[in-house]
Amino acid sequence: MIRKSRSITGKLVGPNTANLKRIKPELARKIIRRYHFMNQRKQKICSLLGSKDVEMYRKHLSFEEGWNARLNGVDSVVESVLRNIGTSNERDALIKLLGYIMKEVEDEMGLANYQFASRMGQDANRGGDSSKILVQWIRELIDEGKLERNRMKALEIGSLSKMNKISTSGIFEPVVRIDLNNSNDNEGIIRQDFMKRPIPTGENGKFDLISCSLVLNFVAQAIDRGRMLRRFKDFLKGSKLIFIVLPLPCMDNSRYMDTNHFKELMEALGYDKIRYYKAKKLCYFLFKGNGERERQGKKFTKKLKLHDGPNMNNFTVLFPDM
Ligand SMILES: C[S@@+](CC[C@H](N)C(=O)[O-])C[C@H]1O[C@@H](n2cnc3c(N)ncnc32)[C@H](O)[C@@H]1O
Repeated sequence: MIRKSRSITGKLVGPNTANLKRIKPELARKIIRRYHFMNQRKQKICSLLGSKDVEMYRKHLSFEEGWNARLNGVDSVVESVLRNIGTSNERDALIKLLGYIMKEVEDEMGLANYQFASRMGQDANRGGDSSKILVQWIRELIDEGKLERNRMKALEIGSLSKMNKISTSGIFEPVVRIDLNNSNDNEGIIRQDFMKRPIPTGENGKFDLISCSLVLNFVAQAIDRGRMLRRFKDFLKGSKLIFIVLPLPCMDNSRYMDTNHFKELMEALGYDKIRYYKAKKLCYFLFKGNGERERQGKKFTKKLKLHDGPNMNNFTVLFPDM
């Protein structure tokens, strides 16, 4: 059965709109922004409520109330409260907001729209998929004799397409593609949370490269980003390469992060930065294992103000206290 649905903006998008080949960039950006906004609000509410575990609020009447409100469409009153959440909100009101948010982010079509919009962002007409930079770098490193010409095994976290360069260049074989959600029914992408992927017991289950393009910024909490980065070591072998792509403002407009701090943080985990490229909207990193053991100073367990300014963001990565 063909399912049709309308996005939050009322436009028809998603996997079952086969004849709809593209959506306008502004709409794609709007869908992506909305999805991230709702996830940020969710995290904020959870931290105000004192638990990250949404499940414990699900049976609450207020949760149901919020859920039902969203079921009936976008509610302008709830939306305005959502934009101004603070400590003054009562517990029941927060739980209601949580229900409202969860209805939207867990909605299959909402998710499909988000992933569809993210894929549109990868469209070749708008700069192409980020892994073409990775492939170019790997070719250079092989030509410079800094990497062996052997086929490398890759893990792509947050994969939205099996047609991206990482999968088609022939450099990486096999490419294991995973994503939290595979609501677009893409073949060849395993629905899996990297944080729950079993740690390989032998070298066979490990990878020469992990690709993490626009994923770290998707992870809502700084400490969970740190956990994700720290987990990479259990999955890497050989040259231990990590390809990371982030929106540029994470590096050049954050109070708590910049390229130098990120480089130091990755060094503390045992990786050297071997390539960096700053594009108009994104920045690209390639790190390589330096053979050193992880060494964590206090420096990365607490937020450190590196810059300040009125329109700066608070993106950062923190390691759990050891
Ligand atoms: C903005 S999309 C980026 C997609 C693509 N890699 C790109 O560069 O355009 C972020 C994706 O990361 C996925 N993701 C976030 N955390 C993840 C995790 N822990 N495990 C697997 N996938 C994850 C999300 O489901 C989402 O599809």
